[in-house]
Amino acid sequence: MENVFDYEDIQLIPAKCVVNSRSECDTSVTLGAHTFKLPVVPANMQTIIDEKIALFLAEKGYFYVMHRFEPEKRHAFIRDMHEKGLIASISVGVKEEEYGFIEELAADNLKPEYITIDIAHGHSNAVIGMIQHIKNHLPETFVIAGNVGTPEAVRELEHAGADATKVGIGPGKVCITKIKTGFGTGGWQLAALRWCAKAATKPIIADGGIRTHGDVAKSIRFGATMVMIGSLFAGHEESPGETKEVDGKLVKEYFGSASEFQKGEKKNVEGKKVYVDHKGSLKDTLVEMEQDLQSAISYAGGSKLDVIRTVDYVVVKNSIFNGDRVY
Ligand SMILES: NC(=O)C1=CN([C@@H]2O[C@H](COP(=O)(O)OP(=O)(O)OC[C@H]3O[C@@H](n4cnc5c(N)ncnc54)[C@H](OP(=O)(O)O)[C@@H]3O)[C@@H](O)[C@H]2O)C=CC1
Ligand SMILES: Nc1nc2c(ncn2[C@@H]2O[C@H](COP(=O)(O)O)[C@@H](O)[C@H]2O)c(=O)[nH]1
Repeated sequence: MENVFDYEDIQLIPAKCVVNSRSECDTSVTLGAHTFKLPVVPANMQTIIDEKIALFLAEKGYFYVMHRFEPEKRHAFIRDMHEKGLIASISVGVKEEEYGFIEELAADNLKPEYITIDIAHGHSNAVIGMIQHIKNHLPETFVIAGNVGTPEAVRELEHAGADATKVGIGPGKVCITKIKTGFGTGGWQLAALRWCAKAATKPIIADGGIRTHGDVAKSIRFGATMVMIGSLFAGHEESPGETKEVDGKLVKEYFGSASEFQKGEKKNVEGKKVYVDHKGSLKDTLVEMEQDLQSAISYAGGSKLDVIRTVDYVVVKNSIFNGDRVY
């Protein structure tokens, strides 16, 4: 791979504005059979989403993916969402019991609209087997498979039947995969996204490493249909997890799904726990994200999200912050 770069190394180049107000710009995106308000989805992690947040997001027209760390609740969750006329979007792993779970859903005629296969190293026979199993038993369900970081992986998972692939091995804020194993897309996630997107024939979800709202637009430019974000959604009033006061300031926990804290044991740990500043309401962050993306669309010279996909860009190598803090 030549010329790798990451989010902070890139600036998109403005084109002539065609709207009179940013409010005219439409940030909606279609994934599978549904259209959502934003091309952004909170990470399927236990300190980022719970049933209450999932319900809020679904009711307001945002995409969501429920985590898989309380597997016994998934049946009731799907049923509850469907009773409310909302989409059900859940996560699964690849262990033996997950095969049985998919069969039970089919037997009970409980068909989630979206299933995300949530595995660290998604380019594997285990994930290919699970894609095929879901497609056999729940053929109408939209399957998102990941995580991967190469074009070969994208092609293989698409070929196995995945409807979308999730790209990002190790760029996450609470990830230590890159440090503990030496592998991943950490530090060049945006270039890896471009590399994978060139091979993809179906949507890609860019996962991890988003640190500013502008990074959402950059992900779209480099081939993402949707962006999964953990850290920017951590620490809200509504976020699950412990809140505490440190030096008179409120902070909230954010831990990795492969952290010792999540696993309850020190085995194959590839994640850590951090405390992030308390950020106020999730609703306000979503509104700000939408406004920032509307503004990005206007700078791209159009009124729809797709216009961002073709804007010019320059590589500015680590200089866009100019020594400033983000906020
Ligand atoms: N996006 C990312 O960069 C990363 C994300 N994560 C997150 O952490 C969580 C836990 O992930 P994961 O450990 O995959 O899930 P699980 O702990 O559920 O493991 C799933 C299965 O895959 C096997 N497995 C896991 N990693 C490997 C590997 N490198 N090689 C061969 N087999 C493997 C496990 O066996 P065994 O444990 O015996 O090896 C287990 O049977 C997920 O939510 C995932 O998204 C974790 C790391 C990186
Ligand atoms: N290597 C690890 N990656 C993890 C772990 N838990 C979650 N994740 C990934 O991070 C993103 C969120 O990244 P962020 O930069 O937006 O905070 C998430 O969607 C997972 O793909 C982990 O324990 N280890």
